[in-house]
Amino acid sequence: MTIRIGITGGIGSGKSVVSRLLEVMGIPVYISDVETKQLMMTDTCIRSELTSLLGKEAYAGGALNKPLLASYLFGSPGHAREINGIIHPRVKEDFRQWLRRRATCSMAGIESAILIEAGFAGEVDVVVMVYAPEEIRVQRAMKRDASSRELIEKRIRSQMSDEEKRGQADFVIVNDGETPLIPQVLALITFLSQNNTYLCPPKK
Ligand SMILES: CC(C)(COP(=O)(O)OP(=O)(O)OC[C@H]1O[C@@H](n2cnc3c(N)ncnc32)[C@H](O)[C@@H]1O)[C@@H](O)C(=O)NCCC(=O)NCCS
Ligand SMILES: Nc1ncnc2c1ncn2[C@@H]1O[C@H](COP(=O)(O)OP(=O)(O)OP(=O)(O)O)[C@@H](O)[C@H]1O
Repeated sequence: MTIRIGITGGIGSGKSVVSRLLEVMGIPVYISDVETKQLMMTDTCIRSELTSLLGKEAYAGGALNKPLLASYLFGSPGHAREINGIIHPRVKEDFRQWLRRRATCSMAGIESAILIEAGFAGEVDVVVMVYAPEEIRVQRAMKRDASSRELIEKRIRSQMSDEEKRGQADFVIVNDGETPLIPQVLALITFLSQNNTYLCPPKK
């Protein structure tokens, strides 16, 4: 049975870095941001519902209109609920299919900043939170995306707080730029391997 690892953490916390480390160790990871963007292009139901909500401009020029979607989504909690309600059920189904295709893997991961908010905690065996102090996250995201502080902070406010995430996480990986990352990831994988029987309920 595959151990399903949920990797979450706020914007700029270092989820992608942790996911890459897992992949290097041979553990496949479903990168929600990437897969979701793909689904928003290929899934006809998502396309038609987004078009009904945002108008034809949602797919201006044949591509997803990311600025329009982002300004609507991060504009208010109600808007976020509408968009998430269109997209997340389909992502959940896609993740389940992806997982079935990896049934021979002993472990597989899913990375999402909003893993818990989007209702994916029930899809995984363990939730791993990647943590970094907010100011470090803002600085990293501004540098990576050449984005403004205001925009990053708006996105942060649309996500669950670190305190809440921590309360729901089974493990916390600290990525504050000082605590070494690789030993923490190795310790996690070693622990999960050794506790495989604890994580997978015994077959009757
Ligand atoms: C709004 C979009 C177009 C912005 O695209 P862009 O390339 O500029 O940013 P990117 O996708 O890399 O997202 C950056 C970060 O924003 C945050 N974020 C994205 N979607 C959401 C959301 N629905 N709620 C809260 N935070 C979100 C995450 O921290 C994410 O890592 C894009 O994020 C999107 O389509 N979001 C809706 C789909 C979704 O919920 N994706 C999250 C994975 S399930
Ligand atoms: N320990 C670190 N030291 C220096 N830079 C780091 C560290 N961890 C991550 N970064 C850098 O910070 C930026 C954000 O990291 P990453 O993309 O992994 O975050 P994320 O949690 O996936 O963010 P998002 O939710 O926005 O996708 C990247 O440019 C990454 O290279």
